[in-house]
Amino acid sequence: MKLKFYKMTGAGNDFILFDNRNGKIKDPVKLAKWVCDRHFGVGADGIILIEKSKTTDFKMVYFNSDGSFGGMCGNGGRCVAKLAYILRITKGKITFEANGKFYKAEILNDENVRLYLPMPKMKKFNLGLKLGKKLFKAHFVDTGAPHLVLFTDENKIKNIEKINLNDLGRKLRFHPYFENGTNVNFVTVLNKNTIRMRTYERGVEGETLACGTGSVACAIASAEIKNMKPPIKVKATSGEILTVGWNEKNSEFVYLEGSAKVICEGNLNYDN
Ligand SMILES: N[C@H](CCC[C@H](N)C(=O)O)C(=O)O
Repeated sequence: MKLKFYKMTGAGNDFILFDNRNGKIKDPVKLAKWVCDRHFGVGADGIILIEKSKTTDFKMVYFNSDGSFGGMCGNGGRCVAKLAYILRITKGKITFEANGKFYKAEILNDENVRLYLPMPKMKKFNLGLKLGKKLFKAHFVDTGAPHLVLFTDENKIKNIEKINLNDLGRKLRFHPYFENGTNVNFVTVLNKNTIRMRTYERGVEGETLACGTGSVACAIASAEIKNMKPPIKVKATSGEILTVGWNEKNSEFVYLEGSAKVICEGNLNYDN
């Protein structure tokens, strides 16, 4: 059968999206593994299905490129909000659910979307994680996806650009402290409201060009550990800036603002 898809990018984190309100896609794990392959498929970091919801405009269902269930994805959340708007599933103010949690989004202009995520409750600062003989200082924030945050200066790393993420990132991603593994982010503070961040993503098993839930985790850790004040600008590997902000007095939600664009659309030759 022909299956309509939309290829989108959120600050360089790319996704294939499907409107699955009719339930046509029966095996999303198999579909993700195939369609995300950059040589035998379309190529992306993950897939996102728009499904029906009883309580919000729609439900977002997200799978990583290796077929694992991703829970929440911040860049993908902005993309799915924009697509729902383009397909007229919603108007400019959007509500959706993902993995049992409630999200809001706003289309700001042709380029940018603002996503509101519930303020993370699960936070653990100043962890000591051992890898062989080395002890790493790290912080953990669950922003709908699990994220480990390591500041380069706290770990005597001189140049964030030179970290071998596929080695060090991967080792921390599989650290036994985390039952279900974790995404791993390295952060350098550039100035009083900007950080540079690099992410090793679980489920993609490599560095991605940007990570939304990771940016939120890094901004929250930067406020706690480095006394930074929101809004905090996060410079991603793609070169794009994601902005993370919250109200320090009434922080029910934290927002993530950045680009979300449709690259192309087409039809897959697909059998379930
Ligand atoms: N790229 C995503 C993060 C996905 C997290 C996922 N890799 C997992 O935890 O399995 C984002 O923009 O928030």
